[in-house]
Amino acid sequence: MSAPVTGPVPTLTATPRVLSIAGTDPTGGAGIQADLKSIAANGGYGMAVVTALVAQNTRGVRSVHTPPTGFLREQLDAVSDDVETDAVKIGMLGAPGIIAEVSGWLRRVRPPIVVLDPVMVATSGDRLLTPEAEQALRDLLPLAGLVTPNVPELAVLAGAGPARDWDEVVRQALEVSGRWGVRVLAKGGHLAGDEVSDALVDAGATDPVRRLDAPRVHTSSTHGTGCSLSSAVATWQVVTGDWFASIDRSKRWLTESLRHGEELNVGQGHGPVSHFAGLWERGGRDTSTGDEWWQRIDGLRRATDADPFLTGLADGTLAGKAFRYYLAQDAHYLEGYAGVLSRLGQLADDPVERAFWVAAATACVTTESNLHRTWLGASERPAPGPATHEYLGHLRQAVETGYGQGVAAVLPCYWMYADIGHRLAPRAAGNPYAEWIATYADPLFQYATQQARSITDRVAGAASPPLREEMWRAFERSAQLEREFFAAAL
Ligand SMILES: Nc1ncnc2c1ncn2[C@@H]1O[C@H](COP(=O)(O)OP(=O)(O)O)[C@@H](O)[C@H]1O
Ligand SMILES: Cc1ncc(COP(=O)(O)OP(=O)(O)O)c(N)n1
Repeated sequence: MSAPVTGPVPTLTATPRVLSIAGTDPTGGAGIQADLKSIAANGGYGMAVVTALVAQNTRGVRSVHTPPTGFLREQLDAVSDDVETDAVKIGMLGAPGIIAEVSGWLRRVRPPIVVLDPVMVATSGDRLLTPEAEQALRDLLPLAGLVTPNVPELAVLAGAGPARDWDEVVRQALEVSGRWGVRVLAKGGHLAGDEVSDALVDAGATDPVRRLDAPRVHTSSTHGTGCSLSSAVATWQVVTGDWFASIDRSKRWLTESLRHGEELNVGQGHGPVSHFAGLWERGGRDTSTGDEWWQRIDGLRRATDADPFLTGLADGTLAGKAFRYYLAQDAHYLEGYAGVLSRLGQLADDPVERAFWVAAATACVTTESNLHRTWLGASERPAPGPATHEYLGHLRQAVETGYGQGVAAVLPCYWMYADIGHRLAPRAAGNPYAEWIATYADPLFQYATQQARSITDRVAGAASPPLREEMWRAFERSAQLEREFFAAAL
C-alpha cells in the first residue's frame, strides 16, 4: 500500500561542511581534536587545518610548535581549492604571522560563516598566545560573524580586568561588540553559581543582549568546552541560519556532554567532555537497526520485484482493471493507515516525532482524497478485500501493543514504496503508470521515508532486546503484507 505523499514541505539540509582552523591537543579534549568531535556530534562533516602543534594534556600546556606560515597557507589553500566550506571555526592562532595568514585567506575565500574563538588562555591558566599575537587577533574580529571569548579573553579584548559578575561580563561584551562591530557570545563558564549563563551580545541589534541559562554541571571535566561550543555553533549556524537558535542547540548539547565527561576517565587534570554521550545514549552506538532489517527482508523484496504486479507497472503492461482494484483498496488502506499514524502521534513522547506523525496522518487523508479525485470514479468503491483487512488489522494491533511496534509496523509502507518509486521511475517513463510511480520517487516522499527510518532507528536503539525483537516481527509482517497487497490486485 502507498504511504502518504503530501504534507508540509521540509527543508532538505545537506551535511554542513565545517572547517576548524586551530591547534592540537594530543589528549583529544581541546583544539582540533575536540572540534572534529563536536562538528560530527552536531551533524556536520569536519575538516581541519593545523595552526599549532601543542604538547599538552589535561593538566596543562608543555610547549607549542607553530608551522611555517607558507605551510599553513598550503593547508588552507588545499581545502579551499577543492572543498566548498559552509562554515569556519577559528581557534588557537599562536603567533602574529599565523594570524596574518589566516586573515589573508579569510579575505580571499570569504567563507559564509566564521566563528572565532579567541583562544588566549586555557582552563589550566596557561597563556596560549603571545602578547603581539593578542593585538593581531583584535584586527581579525571584524571578519567574524561571531566571537566567543571566555571571561579572561573577553577582558583582554575589552582592555579591562576579568569580570567578577555577570553584569560586568555583559558590559564588556557590549563594549567589544560596539568597538569592533561584531556579535559576541559572552560565556559565563568561569563565574560561580548553580546556573551558567551565556549571552548573544550585539550592540547594534534592537535586542542587544539575549541570554541563555543552563544548570551548572559540577564536574572537573571542562577541558575544551570553549572549542567544542564554538564548533557546534558554527555547525548549527549552517542549518538554522539564526545565531541565537544555533547557540541554544549547541549549549544544550554541551551541557549533556559535560554531564558525561567524567565517565570517560581521561587524564588526571581537567578531563574532556563526552562529545558523543547523547548519541550513544540514544542508540548512536548501534549500526542502523532499520538497515539490518532491510537486509533481512532482501529475499522478500526481490520476490516482490519479480511479481507480475510490479513488473507490469514497470513496463506498463499491467491491466488497467487490476490497477483500479489496487487503487480502490489503497484508498481503504489509507483511511485506516491515517488512523494508525495519528495514534502514533498520540503515543510519541518526543515533540518532533509527534509532529511528524500528525503531519503524516493529515497527508494520508489528503492523498486518499486525491486518489479518488484523480484516479478513481465515484462509483469505484469495492469493499475492502481480505489482504486490506489483514494488513490494517496487523497495523492496528501493532500500534495498540506499543509505540515501538507501531513505528516498526508502519515503516515498510514508506520504505518499500520509496525504494520501488526510486528504482522504477526511470524504467516506467512514458508508460501509463509513470505519473503514479513518480509520486514515490518524489524527494518529499523520500525525505518522509528517511524521517520514518530515523525514528525507527532511534526507538529501536533505545529498546530492550525483547522489544526490539517484537519491532522486527512487526516490520517483517508488514513487509510480507505489502507483497500480498500487490498480489491481491491480480
Ligand atoms: N560547569 C559547567 N556546566 C555547564 N556549562 C558549562 C560549565 N562550564 C562551562 N560551561 C559552558 O561551556 C561553554 C564554554 O564556557 P567557558 O568555560 O566560559 O569557556 P572556555 O572553555 O572557552 O573557557 C559555555 O557555554 C559555558 O556556559
Ligand atoms: C590547541 C588548543 N586550543 C584551545 C585550547 C583551549 O580551549 P578551550 O576550549 O578554551 O578549553 P578550555 O580553556 O576550556 O580548556 C587548548 N587547550 N588547546
